[in-house]
Amino acid sequence: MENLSKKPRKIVVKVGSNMLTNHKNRIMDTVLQHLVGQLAELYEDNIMPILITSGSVAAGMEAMGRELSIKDDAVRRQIYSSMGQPRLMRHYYEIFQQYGIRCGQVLATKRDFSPGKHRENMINCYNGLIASGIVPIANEDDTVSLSMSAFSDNDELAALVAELLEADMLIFLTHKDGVFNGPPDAAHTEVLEEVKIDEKTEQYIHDKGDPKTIGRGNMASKLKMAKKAASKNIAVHIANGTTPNVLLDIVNGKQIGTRVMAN
Ligand SMILES: Nc1ncnc2c1ncn2[C@@H]1O[C@H](COP(=O)(O)OP(=O)(O)O)[C@@H](O)[C@H]1O
Ligand SMILES: N[C@@H](CCC(=O)OP(=O)(O)O)C(=O)O
Repeated sequence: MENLSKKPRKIVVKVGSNMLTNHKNRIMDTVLQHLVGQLAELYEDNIMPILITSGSVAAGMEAMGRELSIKDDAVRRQIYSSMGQPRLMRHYYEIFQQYGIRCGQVLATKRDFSPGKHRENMINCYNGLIASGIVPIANEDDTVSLSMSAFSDNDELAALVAELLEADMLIFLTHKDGVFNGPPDAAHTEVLEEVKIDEKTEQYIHDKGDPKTIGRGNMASKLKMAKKAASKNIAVHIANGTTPNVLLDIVNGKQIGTRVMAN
C-alpha cells in the first residue's frame, strides 16, 4: 500500500468523456455530483484540485443530436464543442456552487505550453486562480485547435498542466478500473497495481479505443502521459472514476487502480 508521508497540496484530476456519459452518450449528472463532491472534500482539506475535463463534444451532441447538416468531421467537432463547453461548465459551476466553491474555466491549445510568453501566461493564469481559491477547470479549446496546435488528447493536456504547476499528484479517472494485463473485459485479466516507467506497456494495450466513442484518447495515450509525468516525480494513478470515493481513497494511500511509478 502506498504510504504518503504528507498529503499532496496540488492534485491534477483528468476526467474522460466515457466516464461522464452513459451508453446513449448523455452526460450523467450523478457522476459529476460524485466527482465534485470529492473535489470539494479535498478543497476543504486545503488540497487544491485542478480539474481537466473532457466532455464538451458529448455535451454538444446531447443538445444537437448527431444530425448536423455539416459533414466535415473537424467542423462538426468545433460546433459540438462550441455548444457543449458552456453546457458542461454549467453543470460543474452549479455543483461547485452547492459546496460554496468557485470555479473558473481555462481553455488552451498546445501553443499555450510552448516555452516563453505563452507558457508564462498559462502559469500566471493557473497561479492566479489557485491563489484566489478558484478551482481551475481546463479543457482543450476544440473550437480553435488546429491539428498542429492540438494536444494528442486531454491526457496530454493533463500531464502538461501537472508538470507546469509542479503538482504533487496526477490522477486519470476513466471508465475502466485501471490498466489491465490484457483485454479489460475478458474474464482472465486483472488490473495491474503498479506499472514502472521503463516497463514495456504496449503488450497490455488491447485496442486503440473504440472509434465510435466521442473521446479522443485511449489507454495507450494515458499510459504514455502517465509515464511522462511520473518521470518528473509526480505520483500518478489511473483508476475508475465511478468507484465510490476513488479520489479520496487514492489521496489517502489506499491501493486502487494502477499506480505509474518512476523506477
Ligand atoms: N490494457 C488495458 N487496460 C485498460 N483499458 C484498456 C486496455 N487496453 C485498451 N483499453 C481501452 O482503453 C480505453 C480507455 O481509454 P478511453 O476510453 O479513451 O478513456 P477516457 O475517455 O477516460 O480518456 C477503454 O475503452 C479500454 O477498452
Ligand atoms: N476536448 C474533447 C475531449 C478530447 C479527449 O481527449 O477526450 P477523452 O479521450 O475522452 O479524454 C471534449 O471536451 O469533448
